[in-house]
Amino acid sequence: MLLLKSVLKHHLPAMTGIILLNLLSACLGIFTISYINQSLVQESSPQTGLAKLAGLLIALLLVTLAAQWTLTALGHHFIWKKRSRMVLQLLGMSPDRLEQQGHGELLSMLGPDIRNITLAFVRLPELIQGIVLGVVAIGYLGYLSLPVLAIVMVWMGLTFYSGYRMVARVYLHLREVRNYETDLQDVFQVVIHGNKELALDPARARHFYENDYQQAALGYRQHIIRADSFHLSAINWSNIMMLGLIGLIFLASQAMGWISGTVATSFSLTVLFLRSPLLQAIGAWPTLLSGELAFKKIGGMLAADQETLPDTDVSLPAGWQTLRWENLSWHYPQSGFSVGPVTTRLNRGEIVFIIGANGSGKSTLSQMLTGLYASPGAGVWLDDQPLTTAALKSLFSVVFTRPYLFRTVFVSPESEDDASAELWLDKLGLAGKVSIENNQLSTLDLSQGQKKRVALLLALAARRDILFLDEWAAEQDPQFRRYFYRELLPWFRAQGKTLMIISHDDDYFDVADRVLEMHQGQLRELTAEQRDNASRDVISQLGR
Ligand SMILES: Nc1ncnc2c1ncn2[C@@H]1O[C@H](COP(=O)(O)OP(=O)(O)OP(=O)(O)O)[C@@H](O)[C@H]1O
Repeated sequence: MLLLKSVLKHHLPAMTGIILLNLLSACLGIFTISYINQSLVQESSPQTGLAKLAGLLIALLLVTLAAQWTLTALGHHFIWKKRSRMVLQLLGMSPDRLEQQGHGELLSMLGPDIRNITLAFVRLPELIQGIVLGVVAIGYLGYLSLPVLAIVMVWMGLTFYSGYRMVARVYLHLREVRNYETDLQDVFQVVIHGNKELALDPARARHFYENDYQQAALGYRQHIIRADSFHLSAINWSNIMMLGLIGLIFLASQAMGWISGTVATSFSLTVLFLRSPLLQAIGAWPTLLSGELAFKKIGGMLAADQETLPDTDVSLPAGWQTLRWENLSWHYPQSGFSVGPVTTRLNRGEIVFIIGANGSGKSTLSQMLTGLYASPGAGVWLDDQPLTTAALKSLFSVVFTRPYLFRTVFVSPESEDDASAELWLDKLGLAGKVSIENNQLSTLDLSQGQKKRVALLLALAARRDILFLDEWAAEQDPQFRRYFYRELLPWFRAQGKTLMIISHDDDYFDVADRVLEMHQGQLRELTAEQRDNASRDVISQLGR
């Protein structure tokens, strides 16, 4: 089992201690049975017998609990480390890989998968206890009678082989359950994010419920029922076979005369003592299989990803003048759309517009320029110094078309930040609507246009040299849009910012120092004449 192997690899001393504790617990258990059956009645007085029995039981209880508690604590420690590593890996994952994995898959991983691994650890003590107890009990039974042990072993072998076949079916169905779990996560996302559209359109809601949801939910139900049925069959089968074994032991004693009645009783007591831990171990098996499946799934998805936080200590020359990209290219295998090769530059203090028709590749280009999409074979230079991807990213603050808003404004607050934030709130027309207390935004319950303004404030608070805004003004009212192009952009430049703006607002192209046009994945810079032509409807003239 991969899960168990990984625990053993990373926590060998702790696991050795736990197995030894389980061994001690098993030996104490078997010794207690032997004592009850053979020595208790021979004690000098009932009080002595009772005291010894109580001592043995207390020792057994303490050792068993210690073994189980230690394993459970180790399990939760393992889960904590695993979850932390996963979050680090996701934080370092490039956006394109994140998109490829799919949201349902990622949510399954962070939710049900981790829960299943946790449950596997909760049940692991039962499995280990069952196995260790089984081994110790076999040793004890062999000491009592080898021929009867042979019968017990054959019988138990038959029992567990058939149980194993049933559990193998459980595994198959659990794999399907895991796939349907991902589909369900996708469906839940639709329920939450498509809530308004579904609320307005009952026919679509019904169609979604009857098709998408039911397909995932029924598939899940079908396979979980089968998995549980095989699991219960395995438990009942093993239970009944154990009772049959006791009959067989007495038969060996009475009919064959292989062992005395006392030894037969010892055998039966041991089998009965074993029965419950063994059944628990079998019961724990599917939970462990689910944990194993989840562990493999996570390992498969995140194996190659780094488990460290990205480096924040990136130094850049303070007075850089030109940023240059060479041969950037990108290809989406899913849609077949390609961008590039793109070679372009950005001079410090410039305002550069990127224009182009819908779907021409502007947003894709923004991810390539800012280092979010890695282009193999490309080069980026800052004043003839080659730049690493981390250094390139550290130059940009980006407001995406659908930005995520964090409540914390400054990541490393400085003394003059309060004054800067007040000024930005005022400039962005947010004063009186949003305030900042203890470096936290007072509210995010805002209109779409206001949310975009908050996103711009957060981008300013990141204190990067270049502001990259993707169709930022699209949700702004005409008055604020005009203010943004005519006053805010020049003000940002006066504050030392370099600006790259994706825009469809052809009324304001004159604000830009340079205009770059995307057309079917290719970038070109417009000449002065083309820019003049583009004054009103550049997209219809040049793009389509
Ligand atoms: N995640 C994706 N997977 C596959 N293909 C994609 C993905 N995102 C975009 N594309 C493809 O890339 C093309 C360009 O998309 P992009 O978002 O870069 O265009 P855009 O110029 O920013 O468009 P718009 O003006 O509408 O925002 C799309 O037409 C689509 O075919």
